[in-house]
Amino acid sequence: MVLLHSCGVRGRLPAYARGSRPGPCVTFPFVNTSREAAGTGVRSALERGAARLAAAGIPDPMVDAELLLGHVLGLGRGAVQAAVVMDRGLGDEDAARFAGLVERRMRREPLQHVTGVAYFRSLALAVGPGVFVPRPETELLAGLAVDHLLGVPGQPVAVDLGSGSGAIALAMASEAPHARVFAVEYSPAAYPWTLRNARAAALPNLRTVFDDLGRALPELDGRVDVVASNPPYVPRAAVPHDPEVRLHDPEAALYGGEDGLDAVRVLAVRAARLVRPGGLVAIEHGEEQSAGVRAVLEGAGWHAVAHHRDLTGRDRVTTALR
Ligand SMILES: C[S@@+](CC[C@H](N)C(=O)[O-])C[C@H]1O[C@@H](n2cnc3c(N)ncnc32)[C@H](O)[C@@H]1O
Repeated sequence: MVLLHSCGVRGRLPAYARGSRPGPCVTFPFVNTSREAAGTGVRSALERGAARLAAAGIPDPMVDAELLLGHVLGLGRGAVQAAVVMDRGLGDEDAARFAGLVERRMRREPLQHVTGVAYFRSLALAVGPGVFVPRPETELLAGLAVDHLLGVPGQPVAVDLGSGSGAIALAMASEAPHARVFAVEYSPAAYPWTLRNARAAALPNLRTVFDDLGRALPELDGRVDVVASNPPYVPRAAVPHDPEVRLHDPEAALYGGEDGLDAVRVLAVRAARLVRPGGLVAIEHGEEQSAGVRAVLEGAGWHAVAHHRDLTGRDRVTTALR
């Protein structure tokens, strides 16, 4: 194996690939540096992979191809692009592994299931069958919860109801290390992922709880500063179009009854019991549900209801104060 260092042992990366910040010397492992010796190159493998993904209807085929090849090579996407620029070779074993991952993705298995990892804020979370793949829009919800916790002195308490991979809970526990955080999940298929990610993070301020969000943690009633939740909120009849979601995200993570708000109704009441006066509830929902969520929260006695937009300008999170 040849090790290629970005700091110049075997040549220098182009400026755009290095970035403007000085960083540590990064090692790029490539089985072969010669395209001829390997029989194929990174560039041609990517082009072939992206063409197959495009034919299977994958929306951003080159992005997925780069991420899948990066997964095989242990490289980030930028380093894969640098390897294309340098016209690097690809060993037969890596080429075969890449082709296998492309096959899986062609069958519309979610990219994150194929690689086994989902990135969320600063976290790399293990995901797979049985657990909801955390989405970028939920980073907004986690950010609102973290910001609130950072404004609370002492040792605030936060609860993530319906934790799945643990994305929101781990973000709160790692970004607000002075807080005590509880991750609640009741699905027997999802909870092992909550546990696995919590154990891997080894955060002393995080606890996982296997229980229903409608009754979890009664010992914390009136003592919680933030309840954050991305509950199932898809209306029963609104079956998602994308096969990645329809076939691979668990039903318990998606569907929230006829209008999608069944879980919101339960958690608005449960959170009102958990949260101390002045505390916050933050709930993710669909872009057309903000009025419905507001009505549910106000009906449960919450005040100062506010809607928050995602990067595309859609109301996706509603907060309220106790
Ligand atoms: C949309 S997923 C969100 C997962 C994770 N919080 C995230 O944002 O990626 C909803 C989660 O709530 C869980 N859930 C649904 N109903 C629940 C209940 N009654 N009690 C506890 N968890 C529940 C599901 O199993 C699923 O993991």
